[in-house]
Amino acid sequence: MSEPFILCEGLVKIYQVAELEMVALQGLNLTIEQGELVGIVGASGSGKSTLMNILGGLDRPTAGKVRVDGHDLLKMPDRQLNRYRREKVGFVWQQSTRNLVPYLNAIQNVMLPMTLAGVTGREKRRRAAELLEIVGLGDRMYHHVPELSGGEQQRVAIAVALANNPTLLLADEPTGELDSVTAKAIYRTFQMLTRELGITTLIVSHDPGIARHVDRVVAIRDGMLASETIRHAATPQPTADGESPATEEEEHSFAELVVLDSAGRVHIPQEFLEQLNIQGRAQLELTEEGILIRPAVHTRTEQVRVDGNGATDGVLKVAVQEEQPAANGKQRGGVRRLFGRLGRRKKE
Ligand SMILES: Nc1ncnc2c1ncn2[C@@H]1O[C@H](COP(=O)(O)OP(=O)(O)OP(=O)(O)O)[C@@H](O)[C@H]1O
Repeated sequence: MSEPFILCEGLVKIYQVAELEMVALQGLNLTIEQGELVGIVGASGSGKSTLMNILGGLDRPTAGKVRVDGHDLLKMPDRQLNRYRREKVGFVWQQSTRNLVPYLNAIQNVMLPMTLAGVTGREKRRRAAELLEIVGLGDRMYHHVPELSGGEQQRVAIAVALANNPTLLLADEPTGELDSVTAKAIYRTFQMLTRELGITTLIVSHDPGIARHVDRVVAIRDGMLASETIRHAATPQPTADGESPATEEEEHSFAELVVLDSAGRVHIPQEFLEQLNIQGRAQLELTEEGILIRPAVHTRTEQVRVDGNGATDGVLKVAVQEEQPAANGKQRGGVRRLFGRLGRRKKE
């Protein structure tokens, strides 16, 4: 089996801030195939930008494996990593000020990375014009950045990111400052690029509706891959009057799947653990429905006074099993006396 386009195995990133260590990624596993359009979601601070910076060659991981299109980004020497970033990766950021030079017009912005890469002459202008046509801005080439709308600026930014013909496009919140209609148009541009040019695209987003616009959404929680939502194109069901369904949403179904790593580990959402008061250990049960994870049963030893017929009076040690109370205060299952007599002290 050939290696996926992006392969992260046990990826760890630790930032050192003064005396403190900040673990941003703690053993992340991820595979992405060439030409996939993938959304990356997760709470603030979960590690999304850290992952993007590593995949884009802007930062190095602390440990683990990270390979993109056969390049080992952990072991690659600095000079090679700089080349990888310039030649293989295109970036689109949320703020247009980070993407574009405001006093240049659209086509000059797209030509700029080519100039830096040493492309000269007519070829540079031809390719820049072609890219602006591809993103639907053929009629805005000579507009300066402030003369373009937010959506148009992001489309110029996508053309800039494509200038040096990258194989990987990384977009960090590219629709964060856009209204929903404009955001949809930007997603359509990404879809077209992956379909027509075969570019692998990763989009970091806080948009809960991103699953409708990408092939797959991966959710990062606490620096680990937690779940994946896969979009299936459903066969459109005709309405009662024989019409096709009206909205995009009706044509897709979504499946959210928990991710298992190669050792069979899964990441259980913190809120589930808190709700069931599961800490440290849990009981695992194989049922007909699947695998059940329950709060662990605690065992403590209790001494029970036994009044017998004189000779058998004494103290019994009994092991008592009790489930932890749920976070809502309800006791599940109560107390069960489990084992028999563990020890008996004879009456003197
Ligand atoms: N350069 C850095 N130095 C120290 N800590 C950092 C650095 N960059 C990120 N972190 C920490 O690493 C963790 C992950 O940060 P990251 O920016 O990857 O999260 P994120 O999911 O992109 O968040 P957001 O959605 O808010 O952008 C955070 O706790 C953050 O404070």
